[in-house]
Amino acid sequence: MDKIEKALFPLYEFAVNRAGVGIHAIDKNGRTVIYNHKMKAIEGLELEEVADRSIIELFNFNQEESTLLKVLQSGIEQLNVKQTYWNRKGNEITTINDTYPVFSNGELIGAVEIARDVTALEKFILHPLRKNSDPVTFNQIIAASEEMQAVVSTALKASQAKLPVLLIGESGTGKDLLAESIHNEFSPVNGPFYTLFCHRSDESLIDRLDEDLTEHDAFTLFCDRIDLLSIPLQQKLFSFLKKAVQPGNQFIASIGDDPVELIAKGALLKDLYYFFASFAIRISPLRKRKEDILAFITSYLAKRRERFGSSLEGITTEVEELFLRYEWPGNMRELEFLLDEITSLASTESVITYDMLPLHFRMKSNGLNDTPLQDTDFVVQHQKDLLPLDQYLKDAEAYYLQKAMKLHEDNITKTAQALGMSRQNLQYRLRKLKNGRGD
Ligand SMILES: Nc1ncnc2c1ncn2[C@@H]1O[C@H](COP(=O)(O)OP(=O)(O)OP(=O)(O)O)[C@@H](O)[C@H]1O
Repeated sequence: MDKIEKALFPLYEFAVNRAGVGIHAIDKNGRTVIYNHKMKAIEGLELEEVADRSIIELFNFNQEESTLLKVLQSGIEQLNVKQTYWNRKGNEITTINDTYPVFSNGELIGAVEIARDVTALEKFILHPLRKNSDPVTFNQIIAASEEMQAVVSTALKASQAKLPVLLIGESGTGKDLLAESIHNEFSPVNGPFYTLFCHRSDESLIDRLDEDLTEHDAFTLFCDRIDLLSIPLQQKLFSFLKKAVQPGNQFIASIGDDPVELIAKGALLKDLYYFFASFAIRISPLRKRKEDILAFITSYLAKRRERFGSSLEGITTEVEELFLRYEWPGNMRELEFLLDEITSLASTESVITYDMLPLHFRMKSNGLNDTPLQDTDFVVQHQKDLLPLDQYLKDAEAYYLQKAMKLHEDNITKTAQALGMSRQNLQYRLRKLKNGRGD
């Protein structure tokens, strides 16, 4: 880099990090080289998790679904591509991306993606609860597990007491569903049900609450994910709520994490927490109440048969075992999306077999039933099916790291040194291995 370019670098860096759109650039090997602050906010990742890591590892999608990799392979730009996926923290993200190949002296040197976050807008327009126009009630909630039965029973009490409710649970665990069921359980039925999608809400949206809600005698306001509002906006919301408390008005909020932790790390205003916490209802992640997985599938397939005449009645034991082992970072929403995908492609089948699972899910769940890898697993033979390259590379990485750790008697510092990587990078990769070798 010559002198002038070096002097400009801090300016470029500043501009990239202050940009209101997410920017992600990869080099020709798929390694992340630019990942700005906005992208980090959109995808919920830390910088150390991204550095020196290939894009396939970072997200739960495969090459076919990653526009960056597609553009890198084709050298052709792709504009206005919508992507919905779950990031490593289990958050569902929808972005609209413009992705460009970058050439230097006629040679392809990488690709850059500019992402606009439309998660909030997407939810607003395509809110899953509005999929069918029937009012949502407790009958629609699958509660085969004891945990979920306790949740429903507390929610019923909350609807009778008509006190503010705080729903605590990861994304996709059914908080919206519960909020609307509580509202529809009120007797006499409350006025309108409003949802404030706090996911990157702005000031004007909270101002609009004043205009839109105060004209009703009674209403239910559901503040979806208040922990995603900035603290100044939480204060603004709290001021509005204090004014709006009147007999007949019902307030429900949701958060995605433990309130004590959220308050401690400055993500949740204590006042707002106390306002809603008369009834605090914790919904466990799906991986901790696995009975609900099969119950949901049975109910989903029954509805599908009734509404669309589908012939699917169940899943094979192999798929059942896989589903019960999988962690479901996107919880029930992820399971529902997966079933939507499978059933929309099914024709006359009566059971869902492993082959009917979409490739991205098979790749994600790959490795859940593996025994430790052997060196012979990496030998290419005529009679053996070839693995997709990135799966092979992942397996090879797992094997290599395990061997390297053993060689250095599990000493992280020495192993990292020997492998020419930082301790953090090695720790991250080992953690990933421990959580399932998949992706
Ligand atoms: N116990 C359940 N029974 C039936 N359907 C469920 C259940 N839990 C979740 N769902 C379905 O899963 C999808 C996601 O649920 P919902 O939107 O209520 O999750 P959420 O916790 O509010 O997510 P977020 O925090 O991302 O807003 C919805 O389509 C919902 O109907």
